Amino acid sequence: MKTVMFIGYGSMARKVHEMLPKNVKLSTVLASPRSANHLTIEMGESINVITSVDDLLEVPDIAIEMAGQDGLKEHGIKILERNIPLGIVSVGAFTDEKFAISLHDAAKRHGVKIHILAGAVAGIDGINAASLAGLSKVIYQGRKSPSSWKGSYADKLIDYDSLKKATVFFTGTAREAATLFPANSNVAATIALAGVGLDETQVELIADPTLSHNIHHIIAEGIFGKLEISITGLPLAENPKTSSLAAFSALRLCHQIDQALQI
Ligand SMILES: NC(=O)C1=CN([C@@H]2O[C@H](COP(=O)(O)OP(=O)(O)OC[C@H]3O[C@@H](n4cnc5c(N)ncnc54)[C@H](O)[C@@H]3O)[C@@H](O)[C@H]2O)C=CC1
Ligand SMILES: O=C([O-])CC(=O)C(=O)O
Repeated sequence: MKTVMFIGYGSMARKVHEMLPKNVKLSTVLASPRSANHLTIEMGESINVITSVDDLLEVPDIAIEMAGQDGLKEHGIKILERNIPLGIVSVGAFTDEKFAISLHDAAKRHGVKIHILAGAVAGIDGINAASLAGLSKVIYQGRKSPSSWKGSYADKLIDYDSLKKATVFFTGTAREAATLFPANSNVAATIALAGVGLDETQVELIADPTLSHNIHHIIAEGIFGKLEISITGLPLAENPKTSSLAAFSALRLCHQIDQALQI
């Protein structure tokens, strides 16, 4: 039996837990102090609920961060320092250069891998391979329903009541997008890290009142030719900001723990 630890136990982590393969067990949840008590009761005795890496009782085969950019910043380095490989979905934290360097250094020092998960998008492998030969342009367009943007910095940019059609409310770099929209634009950072970087990846964000799903559109051009990918992602029922594919990409990492053949 392999073991996994989740950092954060919100909508995405719950979905991954529900679908874990039979040979992988959730051994530990690293929760925020606010939710630790009720999670301890909910989880029962077989899963340790802790609020600090220092309290870890059993070292898992892998840890997966699903706690948001601040949660990753709080716990990521300590996880690597315990020699635990780390899967990451809150990739926008890499916009903080100092943190990104410290995280990378910790992984190298302790000989463990950081897995940047593809999350809600596809094509990261192709973009990354293409970047080795040279990319001239990468554009990411994120289109979601107004309810998916509510509660973010978009509240300052969108007049939700008068929104009748698809409206571009942000254009900028992946660095800006992933910083301003930490719960919605981690994919912009992922695409950027795979391709031309946080400052060269162009991002357009759209609120579309006709949508009930999340559309991610990626265009990349370079020596290899041109790639264009569009994903119509169904959001998780519990969180319209998060596409279900993001949870399945974390689930994929759980499957990979014990796979000799990886695809
Ligand atoms: N790469 C990608 O494609 C995507 C990445 N994300 C990232 O995944 C994160 C999780 O998504 P959801 O589960 O939908 O969000 P959520 O808001 O439902 O769950 C986040 C959970 O993390 C917990 N948390 C917050 N701070 C923490 C800390 N310091 N330590 C431990 N736990 C902490 C919260 O209590 C909550 O239970 C998002 O915040 C976002 O950063 C989300 C969607 C797609
Ligand atoms: O799940 C999505 O649609 C993308 C998302 O929220 C993110 O990149 O943070």
